[in-house]
Amino acid sequence: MYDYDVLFVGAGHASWHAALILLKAGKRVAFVEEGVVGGTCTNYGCNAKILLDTPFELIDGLERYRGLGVDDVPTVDWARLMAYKKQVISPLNQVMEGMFSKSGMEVLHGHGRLVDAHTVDVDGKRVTSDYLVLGTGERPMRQDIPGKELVHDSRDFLDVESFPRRIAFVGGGIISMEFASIAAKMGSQVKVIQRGDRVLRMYPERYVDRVVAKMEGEGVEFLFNQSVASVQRDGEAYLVNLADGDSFQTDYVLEATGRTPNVEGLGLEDVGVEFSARGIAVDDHMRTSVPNIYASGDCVCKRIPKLTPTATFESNYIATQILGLNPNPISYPAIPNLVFTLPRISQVGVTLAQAEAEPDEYRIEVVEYGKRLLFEAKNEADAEFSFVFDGDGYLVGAAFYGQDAGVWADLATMIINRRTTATELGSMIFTFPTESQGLLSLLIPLLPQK
Ligand SMILES: Cc1cc2nc3c(=O)[nH]c(=O)nc-3n(C[C@H](O)[C@H](O)[C@H](O)COP(=O)(O)OP(=O)(O)OC[C@H]3O[C@@H](n4cnc5c(N)ncnc54)[C@H](O)[C@@H]3O)c2cc1C
Ligand SMILES: NC(=O)c1ccc[n+]([C@@H]2O[C@H](COP(=O)([O-])OP(=O)(O)OC[C@H]3O[C@@H](n4cnc5c(N)ncnc54)[C@H](O)[C@@H]3O)[C@@H](O)[C@H]2O)c1
Repeated sequence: MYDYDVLFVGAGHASWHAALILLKAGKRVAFVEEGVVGGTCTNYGCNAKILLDTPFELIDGLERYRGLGVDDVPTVDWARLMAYKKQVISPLNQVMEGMFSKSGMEVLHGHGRLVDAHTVDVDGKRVTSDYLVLGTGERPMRQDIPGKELVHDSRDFLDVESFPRRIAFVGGGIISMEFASIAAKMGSQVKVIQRGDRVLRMYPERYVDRVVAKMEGEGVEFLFNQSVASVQRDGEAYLVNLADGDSFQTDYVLEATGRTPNVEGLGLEDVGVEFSARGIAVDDHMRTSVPNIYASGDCVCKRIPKLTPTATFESNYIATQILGLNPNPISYPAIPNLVFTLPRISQVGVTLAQAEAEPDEYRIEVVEYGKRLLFEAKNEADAEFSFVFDGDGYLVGAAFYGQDAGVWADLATMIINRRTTATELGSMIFTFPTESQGLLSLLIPLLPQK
């Protein structure tokens, strides 16, 4: 008899959604967690980020009314905002752990290492389980350069007490662009050092270019085709030495050059679980090469975006597998992506790049929402929708630029997944004038009139 029916290594979104379903189904469930319950998103990612971002989003919105009845746009007292962030976010993991224990799920604190297909070593104590689920997540990649110990990561930034007067972001991906948007609004002198010739490569170029131009207007300097050779102390500040020989002084260096799966020190090789530097290999049922061991979330080697909603989707699916409820392979619906720059960019389904490359398959319609409905678009004149339709006229992809791009992407996701027609949408009544209604009113005439 095993100690548990299902043991999760890691207690992030990849794990706890499945754990709750399995617990309800009467399974004996436990987590091994070396950090804190809730993982990256809850403690050092999405939640802290959105709490800190929101005042800047509101300020960005107010700035569009400057001189139009709004003269004094407020500024943010970062130290007090950070104190509020700590007050709200810091207790979350204890609250979650309390809920887990109360409902009968044990949290074993320590590093988990597989000993065999049914046994996990937790800091010297062995526990056994019928099934194992690996949800160990990712960690920031770090360049091995002189002065690397002076460089911070996203977790440090989300705790920074006193906002740096000058800040350098190494890498022009999602994390840097979100944090650089905040830093620009704080009035910091911001530099973004990007190895290639574009930031946010996964997002539509037409919208990324707009965000970059807006940020440049706010004083952000983008150093393209550049990388950092070393970082050194320079009195109270730091000197960033670039690969081309140039250098500049700054007060804070944040590296966000990608994230790498936590696959080392897990005993995978001892147990025969296949993995690579890109993550743990799974089949189309989320099963690893050892049949009773599943993997979920960011630690998995996968092509789909590594996000909280995808980790949650996989976790829920794994619960159905362990309970024997679903014989079908995992099938992902259209996945929306949202980058919290100011303004936001989102996309879902077939990308604009894909649609442009296959003009016989897809039709793109660009709708200048801000220009057409400025009163409704919160005075955001360049807010825009790009829709992708298939040969039958159904919506199969969309990209959005504007403050409300998250709401728009979610609506488009439902319309894409359900292959909704104009008649179906026309049979419903929506609120007016709202973030969602603007999208619906402009999209409905473009959908199949069936
Ligand atoms: C700054 C930042 C902002 C983000 N913002 C967003 C966003 O806005 N929207 C979005 O969808 N996604 C966002 N993400 C991504 C999101 O956080 C991840 O996709 C999500 O947390 C993945 O969940 P997970 O459970 O797979 O991994 P994690 O949440 O990382 O959980 C893994 C857990 O496993 C534990 N662990 C690892 N190895 C072991 C071991 N050997 N033994 C025991 N425990 C172990 C870790 O301590 C951790 O608690 C953000 C990420 C970052 C860093
Ligand atoms: N809104 C969201 O959904 C959200 C927000 C934050 C984080 N995340 C998660 O975090 C991950 C993003 O992390 P990230 O921003 O670190 O990675 P990323 O992959 O988005 O971006 C890394 C960037 O760094 C550049 N780069 C790589 N090496 C470099 C070097 N040596 N010098 C200069 N530039 C270099 C790359 O070209 C790329 O542009 C996402 O995959 C997602 O899982 C999601």
